[in-house]
Amino acid sequence: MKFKVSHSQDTVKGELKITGSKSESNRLLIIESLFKNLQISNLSNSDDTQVMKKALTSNEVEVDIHHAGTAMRFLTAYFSVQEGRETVLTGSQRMQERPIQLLVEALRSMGAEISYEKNEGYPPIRIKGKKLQANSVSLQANISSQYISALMLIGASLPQGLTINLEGQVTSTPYILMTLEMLQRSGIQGSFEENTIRIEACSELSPKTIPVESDWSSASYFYSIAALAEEAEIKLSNYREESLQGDSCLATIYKQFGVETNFDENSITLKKSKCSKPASITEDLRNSPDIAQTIAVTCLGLGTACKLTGLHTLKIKETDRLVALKNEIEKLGGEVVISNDHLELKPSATLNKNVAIATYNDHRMAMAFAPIALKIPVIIEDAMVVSKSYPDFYNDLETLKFIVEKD
Ligand SMILES: O=C(O)C1=C[C@@H](OP(=O)(O)O)[C@@H](O)[C@H](O)C1
Ligand SMILES: C=C(OP(=O)(O)O)C(=O)O
Repeated sequence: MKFKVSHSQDTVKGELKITGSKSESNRLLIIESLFKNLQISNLSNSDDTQVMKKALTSNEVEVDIHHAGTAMRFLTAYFSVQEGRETVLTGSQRMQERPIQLLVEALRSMGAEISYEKNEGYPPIRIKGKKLQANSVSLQANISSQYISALMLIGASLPQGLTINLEGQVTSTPYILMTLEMLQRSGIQGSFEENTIRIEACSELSPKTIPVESDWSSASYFYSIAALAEEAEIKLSNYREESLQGDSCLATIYKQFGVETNFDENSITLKKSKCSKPASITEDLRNSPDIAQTIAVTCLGLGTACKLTGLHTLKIKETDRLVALKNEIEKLGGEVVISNDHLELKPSATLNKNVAIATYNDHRMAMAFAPIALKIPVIIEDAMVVSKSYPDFYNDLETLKFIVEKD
């Protein structure tokens, strides 16, 4: 389904409650399933969290996690320690192109029994759950932090805990720290020093309720809206200044676009009151890859040049995000150069009209391009792709007086 998105006012005002972080939710669901006694509040209503919940309660051999990277990686480790259970873990066509080999190799070195159903190194995989006796593992840390989080999440269920030695330059580090903090808040001891992660064994947790903070990657689209509007005041809950989510760096990054973030007890207010359009910005997004598309489109809409680096993980996400960004920015008239790990956008004076943005089965392509509607009406193809992380996205746009029409 295509949506035409437009907006006819200069000022954007409103209040929204964005759903819980899918990253925090999916970690807590695994911890709850392994150790019990956790209540989770403000759980994400995203597809990725729905498929995780379903997988953890399913008794079927085949478990299909669709497009959810965290579910694929975390469940590979989880099912490896489910003694006596055999599972075939599969996903969407794209998931079958997203590599899993480093995690499978790491788990096999710990004694896990995993085989490939189709292509070596990629889902679907068949897992014969066993009691794993290993207490240490090494793996390459520069491809996806999700492999590392997956091992951390099962670490405490092993009889001697788990020491994880990280090799090479670590990528998406805040997600590893988030996993550690979620484990600690649940009552599991652990540490991350230099390149070594240690997770202590644990057999039982005492009962507690853990709240999920709302999703900062989803908040990025409202930072972009605030930056592209002439004036804006947008209140978002539930957010905290001391966030576990690396994408909370948005508050600092968007200052360059004149967007100030006021932190209240349980919410943030994004305010833009004066025209602020930097000539150019440069950002290293190694620690926050999911906001690359948002920032690139903000810059395109403002005519700001940008250089984004640290983007080496983007090609193995929901789509090759660097290629997808280049294609769609060029449709709007932008000039962009990409390499394996960076993107450079030239400042552009005008935007092309009547453009339909292709979304490549990637929620973030739809949500990153929608805010450009403040400058020019835009058509978003396969618009409901947003449900992967943020099913209420278009309703929330409407609350902010965007006009969303089925095309
Ligand atoms: O652990 C997580 O919850 C995530 C880690 C990141 O992936 P990589 O570690 O593969 O960069 C991020 O892109 C993804 O959206 C969520
Ligand atoms: C990369 C993402 O998700 P995942 O890897 O969990 O599919 C994302 O949400 O941008």
